[in-house]
Amino acid sequence: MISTSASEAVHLDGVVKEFGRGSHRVRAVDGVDLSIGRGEVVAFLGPNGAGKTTTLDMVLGLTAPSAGTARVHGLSPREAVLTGRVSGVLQSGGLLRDLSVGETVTMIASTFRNHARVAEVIRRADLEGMEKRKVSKLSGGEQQRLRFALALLPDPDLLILDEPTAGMDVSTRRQFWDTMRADADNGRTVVFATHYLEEADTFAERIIMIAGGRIVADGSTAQIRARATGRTVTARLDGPHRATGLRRLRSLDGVSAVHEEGPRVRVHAADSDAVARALLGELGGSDLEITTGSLDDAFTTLTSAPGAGTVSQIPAGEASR
Ligand SMILES: Nc1ncnc2c1ncn2[C@@H]1O[C@H](COP(=O)(O)OP(=O)(O)OP(=O)(O)O)[C@@H](O)[C@H]1O
Repeated sequence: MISTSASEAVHLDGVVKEFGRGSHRVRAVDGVDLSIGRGEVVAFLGPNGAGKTTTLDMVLGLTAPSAGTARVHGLSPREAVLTGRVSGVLQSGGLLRDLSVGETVTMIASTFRNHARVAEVIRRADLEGMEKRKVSKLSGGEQQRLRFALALLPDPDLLILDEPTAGMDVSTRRQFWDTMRADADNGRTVVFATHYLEEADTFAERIIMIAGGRIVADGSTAQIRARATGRTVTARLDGPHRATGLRRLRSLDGVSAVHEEGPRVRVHAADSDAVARALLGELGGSDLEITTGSLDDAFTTLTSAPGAGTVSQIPAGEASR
């Protein structure tokens, strides 16, 4: 159990979320314990269906946990939303095509009792000069900046972004993050979900990797990068001692994942020499190959088969800044 502290922006304790009933039941989030400090910029990184959106939805009070508790600045997520402590930029929806940028921001501002100045959020979202442009005429990146402006209206302490750059090209994505970075530099806590390892690496200080509804790694970008940039060793390893061999491989220092692929094994490790020595020596393997995959390949290895690998959480002390 994680203890709640005044410096926490987000606190999740044993959070589980299930959808559906009986044989159709899906466990989207499977026991997440998490603490995010004020001012941290954190990326939730994981493949499709990992549970990122569901977790963020619980932080935004859009859905309630089936078990466990979620707190935002010590409040329930609903209270935190109602008092403007947290707001979100969601991937799509929520904009009226026939309104202009200025009309959209003014209209949403009128729904808050207290809000930041309209001109100020337009400036912060880098939309100055576009106030009269219709939403229908905005590019995907500009629409996301408008959603960002709307999320800034309550001047939240915590900003949640769910795949804010989905569908943007590389330069539009970069432009969006430049805008976001300027805002995060002012001390706002930012938590965002992404599929892109490079995006998490460039923008976040901490990466939380999620797969199968669980946190499979949590650390600074440097720690995750070191873990993700190891090498992959594959070799033929069959015969009666295969199970013992797999256990031995999983016990080696620096091994982050071990997968079986037919008669071969695939091992992701920081020290590929040690794995190669063990495989060819004591374990009697053969036909060995060592590859340095791309960052994205390594990410896939780390998140593709939770339980099959030995990916573990970086201790909380190491993960906190
Ligand atoms: N309302 C729902 N009803 C049933 N199942 C759901 C619901 N919402 C999410 N799920 C399921 O829960 C799992 C986690 O989904 P979630 O959207 O949280 O993942 P994600 O990591 O955000 O994925 P993506 O990157 O594709 O957006 C998936 O298997 C999804 O199909």
